[in-house]
Amino acid sequence: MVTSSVLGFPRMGGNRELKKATEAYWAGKISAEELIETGKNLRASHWKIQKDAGAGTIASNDFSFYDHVLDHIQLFNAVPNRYRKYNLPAIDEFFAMGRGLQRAATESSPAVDVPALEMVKWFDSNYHYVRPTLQDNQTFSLATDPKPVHEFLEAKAQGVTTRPVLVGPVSFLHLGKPDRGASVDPITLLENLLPTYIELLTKLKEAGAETVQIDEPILVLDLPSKTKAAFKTAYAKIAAAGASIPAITVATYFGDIVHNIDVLPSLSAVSAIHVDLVRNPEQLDTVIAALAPGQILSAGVVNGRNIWKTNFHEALTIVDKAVEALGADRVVVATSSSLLHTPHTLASEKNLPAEVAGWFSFASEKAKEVAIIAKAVTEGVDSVKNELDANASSMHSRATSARTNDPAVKERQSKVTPSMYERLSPFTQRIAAQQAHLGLPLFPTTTIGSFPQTKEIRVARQKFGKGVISAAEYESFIEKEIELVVREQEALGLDVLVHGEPERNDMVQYFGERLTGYVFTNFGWVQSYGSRCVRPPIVVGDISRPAPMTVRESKYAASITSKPMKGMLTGPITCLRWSFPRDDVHQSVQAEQLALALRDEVVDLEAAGVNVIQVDEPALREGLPLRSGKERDAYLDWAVKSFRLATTGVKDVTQIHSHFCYSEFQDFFHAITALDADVLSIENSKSDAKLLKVFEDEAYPRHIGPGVYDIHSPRVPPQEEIKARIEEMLQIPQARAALDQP
Ligand code: MET
Ligand SMILES: [Zn+2]
Repeated sequence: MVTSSVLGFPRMGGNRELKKATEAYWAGKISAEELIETGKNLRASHWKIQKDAGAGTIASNDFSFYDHVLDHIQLFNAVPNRYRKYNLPAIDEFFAMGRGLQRAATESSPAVDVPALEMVKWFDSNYHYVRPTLQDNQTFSLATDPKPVHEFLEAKAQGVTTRPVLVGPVSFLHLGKPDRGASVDPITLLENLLPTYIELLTKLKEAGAETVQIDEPILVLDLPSKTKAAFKTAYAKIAAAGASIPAITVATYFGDIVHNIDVLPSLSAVSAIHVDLVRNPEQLDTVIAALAPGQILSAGVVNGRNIWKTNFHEALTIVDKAVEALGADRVVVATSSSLLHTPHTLASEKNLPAEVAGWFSFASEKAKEVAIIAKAVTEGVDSVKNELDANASSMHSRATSARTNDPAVKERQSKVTPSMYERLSPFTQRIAAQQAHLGLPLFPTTTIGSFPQTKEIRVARQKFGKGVISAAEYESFIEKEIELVVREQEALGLDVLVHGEPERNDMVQYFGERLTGYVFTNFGWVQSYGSRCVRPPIVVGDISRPAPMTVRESKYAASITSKPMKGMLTGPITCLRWSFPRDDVHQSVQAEQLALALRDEVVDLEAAGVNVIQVDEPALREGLPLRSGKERDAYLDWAVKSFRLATTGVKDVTQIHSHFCYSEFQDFFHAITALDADVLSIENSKSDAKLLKVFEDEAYPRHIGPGVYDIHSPRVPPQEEIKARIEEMLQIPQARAALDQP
């Protein structure tokens, strides 16, 4: 019999109950007990949803109050002493690591002042995990009342036998880093970690767990040979524990494991291997051939990273093939990854256009999908005939909808010519025209764009949304906000002004609402980090721009000052990455459509007298495929092309800026250069000066705007500090050379 499994469920709850409770706890409005109770209720409800959906294997320990990697830091007592020394209650120590803690002394406790641990992106998703930060001679031990055991028993008491999920020992270390001042290579700590790991597995077995899911997602990355060797050490030790630990499923996702297939023999003692067959269906044959005798394949065929309904026909083709090779008892139908990256349920969405609502599946619906597919294989397609028919007609409706196919957009894409990727003149000529036109000083100053979204702004937007105030009233409110921002910048003596973006609800949604091809949810929240959630708009069809999107505000702003005004747009890659993209056409096609829409906007801004235009691409880097090589080159090729298509429609005199919130360009600097932006605004307030060395090494030929004021921190940097940062930057010969130009 083919069974089904869900690798993990979103934590927030249908109404973001977890966000609300954690933030209330941080604000001192609810007690730790109340917060813990909320967590317990959410877990119970999530297990029930999956059970009712018919999912066979349901995860536990997928829940977290902040981040699951952070859970493991505490679980293995790998808490740096700067947190531990305060002897905080476990939950407070946990949040202190996640988000830092600053607390004045009281009668009973000393003052606490400790920054957060580093947080970084989880593979190529928009979820962020807390990085294990390890010491030389790091020791590990098991926390009291280990969370995975606790939550397993909690589910069991509710009548659900779950499969606890753990971050694997090799991935845990590989994803970590040495603490400041330490020089340890994390993977060398494996021998120290394994006894704790095995102790935990033993406790899970004693609690009644028959299986555990051990996530080793790093198997999809390019790995150094010592990390590959670590799998052998780790899983030999784990196998030696024999019957005193549960059966193990090793899970990989977000890529294929073909390039690491030689690691599989090291995993021969585990009972199942999970692979992502949504991203990489072509790995199926290689993985099947590499399985140990009797080993089970967990086939990830329901996408954990998007909101699209699974194509049952395609999923069944893959699963049938696996069953044919291995037999029904050795195949499990699973989600491709945890459903953490999908919203809670489609059932809450009441405002989606009727036609498109049937195209989606959120987490709760995806749990049903794995069950249906497994049933179709086990009992035959007739046993789920209605579901399969409904699915096929939904696929058909989407493929043939006028919403997904706009012939005018396709026509325009077919007419893109090579010259549309090129500015009229090379940079040296352009910059001369721009300098003559803009008349800027030697070190022009500017900001990245948005001024605070005040309560007043939000209230006005809400009133406008509800029809309490008219469009004209809202527009004049926005104009007043713009004027305040402009006067403020004039008073400060800034050189290139911005309008402050008061009209934008979000840097992607705002554009999505003005383009065809997008739809929006009311509750489609996805955890980004800690209590922070994002609600990505959904690209459902071909994208076009019926009318200008930002010209009104930028033109108004330019009209009330004699200083140059900078127009502000979100770039094609960022619009795409921070949305749920379509899965029926390649992302490069969607990026090109966005680029053409933005190209029109750029040209319209120029025509309106806006001669500095910033096209933000903060998401360019996160789209970078996880492994170097062909796939990464292909991505950079279409990403760069889409940026150029969006920005090259202007005259020499118009200065194109781009902005990135980071300056880690080492792996793909050639692409940054290839953007051909006149000015590149990058992060330079926190970043290591050595990151900027790449500009020197690669002889970057254009202008740079080093961001010297950290906008994420409430701290006001002293002038001297800013000056020192700029002087550091001037050590780069290219920067010096730029100064010598007229
Ligand atoms: C995340 S990058 C943000 C850029 C945008 N122009 C802003 O200032 O909000
Ligand atoms: Zn930014």
